[in-house]
Amino acid sequence: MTDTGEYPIEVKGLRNAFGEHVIHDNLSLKVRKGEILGVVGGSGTGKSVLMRAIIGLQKPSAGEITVLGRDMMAREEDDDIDIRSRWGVLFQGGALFSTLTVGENVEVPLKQFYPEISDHLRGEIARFKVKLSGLPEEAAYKYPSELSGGMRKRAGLARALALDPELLFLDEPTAGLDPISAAAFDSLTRELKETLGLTIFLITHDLDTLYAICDRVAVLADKEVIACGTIPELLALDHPWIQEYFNGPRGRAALAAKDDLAVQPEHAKDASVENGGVGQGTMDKSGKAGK
Ligand SMILES: Nc1ncnc2c1ncn2[C@@H]1O[C@H](COP(=O)(O)OP(=O)(O)OP(=O)(O)O)[C@@H](O)[C@H]1O
Repeated sequence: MTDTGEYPIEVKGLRNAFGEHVIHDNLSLKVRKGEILGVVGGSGTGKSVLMRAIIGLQKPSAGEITVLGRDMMAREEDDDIDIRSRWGVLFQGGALFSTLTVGENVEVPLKQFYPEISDHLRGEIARFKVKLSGLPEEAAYKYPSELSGGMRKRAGLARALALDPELLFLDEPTAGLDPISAAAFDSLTRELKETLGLTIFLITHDLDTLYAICDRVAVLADKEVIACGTIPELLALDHPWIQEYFNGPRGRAALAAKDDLAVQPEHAKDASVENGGVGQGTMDKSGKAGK
């Protein structure tokens, strides 16, 4: 297995455009090993496009993307198979096959990447992943339409974990969940990160999620990552969008809720100390992330 160093995901000078519509221009970002990196930004700032570019579903027009030590811009077909088995993705909406049971959904990547595994063992692994995602084992035999929204998210997570990935990509995992289910999903995410040693790239609009489980947060605006750091580090910047986002009524409520629960991600503390209060690279007062 390739040594992925300190940063399993590195993006430099990225440009993504659809025709004349430029989504990212000179965007850079580094994701640290073992962290949950929250990715925020207004609607349409290109969070999902960034995730798709990192996992090779969107071809950038310029820049460098290195994932687990592999140059994603110059990869060969054969590399694809190996690298894609080392991450799991929970797409917005779950993206489960509606005609397959939950267990069969989890078996899809197993069949694709490990066709030699027997049917029996594949079924066992799928049921284990279903349970790991906090669902009862019986859920493996149900169709997505028979599950609640929260259970469907967990089923999508089970599929994302099918291949024991090192990286997990979560695109708005708590969107559409009631606050209790969302908090339970957050706890599960953090627990999985800690027990499985995952590095997690988490796109979210959910301020509670950011406060409760993210070690650092990357802010997308103006076609790039304008800042990346712990929430206290971001709050020290005077960028208007960041101030409005974290210091607006919802941000303050999320902070109060977090203080009530006294939840503090271990990495947030470590990261602050380790970096002398600065997240990734350096940031000037305007919030610009160092490249
Ligand atoms: N396949 C595509 N073809 C053309 N434009 C696209 C395509 N995919 C995304 N876009 C455009 O790229 C921009 C960024 O989309 P993206 O889905 O990444 O935003 P986002 O930040 O994830 O938004 P949201 O928070 O609303 O989910 C949008 O303007 C979108 O219309």
